[in-house]
Amino acid sequence: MHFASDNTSPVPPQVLEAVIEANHGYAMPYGADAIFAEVQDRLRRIFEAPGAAVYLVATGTAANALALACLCPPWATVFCHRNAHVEEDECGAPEFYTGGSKLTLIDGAHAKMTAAALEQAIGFAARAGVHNVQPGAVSLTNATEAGTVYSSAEVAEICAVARGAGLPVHLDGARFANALAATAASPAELTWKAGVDILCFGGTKNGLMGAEAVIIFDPEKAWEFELRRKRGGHLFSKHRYLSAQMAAYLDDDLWLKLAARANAAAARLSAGIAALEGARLLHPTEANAVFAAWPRKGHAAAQAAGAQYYLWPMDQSMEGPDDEPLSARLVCSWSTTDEDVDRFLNVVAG
Ligand SMILES: Cc1ncc(COP(=O)(O)O)c(C=O)c1O
Ligand SMILES: C[C@H](O)[C@H](N)C(=O)O
Repeated sequence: MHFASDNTSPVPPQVLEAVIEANHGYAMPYGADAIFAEVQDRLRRIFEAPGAAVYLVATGTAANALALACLCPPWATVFCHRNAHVEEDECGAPEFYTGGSKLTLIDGAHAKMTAAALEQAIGFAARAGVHNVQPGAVSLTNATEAGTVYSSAEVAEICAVARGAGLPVHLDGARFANALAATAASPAELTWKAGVDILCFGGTKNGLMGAEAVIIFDPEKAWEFELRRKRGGHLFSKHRYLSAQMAAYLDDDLWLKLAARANAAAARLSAGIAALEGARLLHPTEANAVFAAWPRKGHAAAQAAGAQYYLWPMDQSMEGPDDEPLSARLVCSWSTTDEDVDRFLNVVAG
């Protein structure tokens, strides 16, 4: 019953086998390995973007911060949701790698910003000329930090506002596969065709050991990204081990299959929790995470049974009335089974 994060999941056997397979003999370093050339071509085909620049880094934070550094100058601000990972969970990496850009936080239900809220925030930011940070870029997360998903139409609406203000758009796609599995859109429709300039295409949450692709749809920015990546210490010398993970991920649409499994587990878990006495969902379950509240006694039973998950916010106390609802985040991964879900529901139901 592991629901703390999809970061806690094991690595699919196919991925480990691919890394072992790549471990024979010698391979050129720093991205010159043969596997990576294949990965670049495959991602360009998947995204219908033959001119896109593709790079691999090991963490989502590195991908986000380096991508934003290519899009937003130090005297400007990145517009993002108040609960965006780049705001709440990257320890200032975006501000560090951009050389000091600010983040302008935008509210919105279920961790999603609206085009109208973005337009208002941009207008306010541009109000006083040299005395204010300038509008610099827009950052979206899909699937979001609340387990919700932007449709391609919603992404396009937000990108249209950004474009109208001359701003580029970054997409934190740590869980892009989960978002795509939840929509009928194509990878291109959910990114560059909607107006996204740089996609951080996540692999780690969705099963990889540690590999994220940065897909830059405007190759003009490619060389700057390469320089920033090296200068930031994120260029892998033994790059073939990142490439092997990503190649296995793309093989036979494994990335989509893993995401679909995680999303299906979350849908099962969400329906089960919603049916529990005194329980309620806090956000729609659209990808692989469930946000819900239920009575403290259910949490006590789950924790006594060894369930792993976070109260969300984490600072809620387990001391107090049995029937008082406490809220939690439950994240399903490719490895979450129906048995895990059903056992958890039975324990919480008491
Ligand atoms: C939405 C989102 N973006 C980015 C990241 C950053 O990934 P990492 O922890 O690998 O730096 C995470 C982490 O899980 C995340 O949940
Ligand atoms: C929030 C934390 O940083 C991690 N991205 C997770 O989703 O578990």
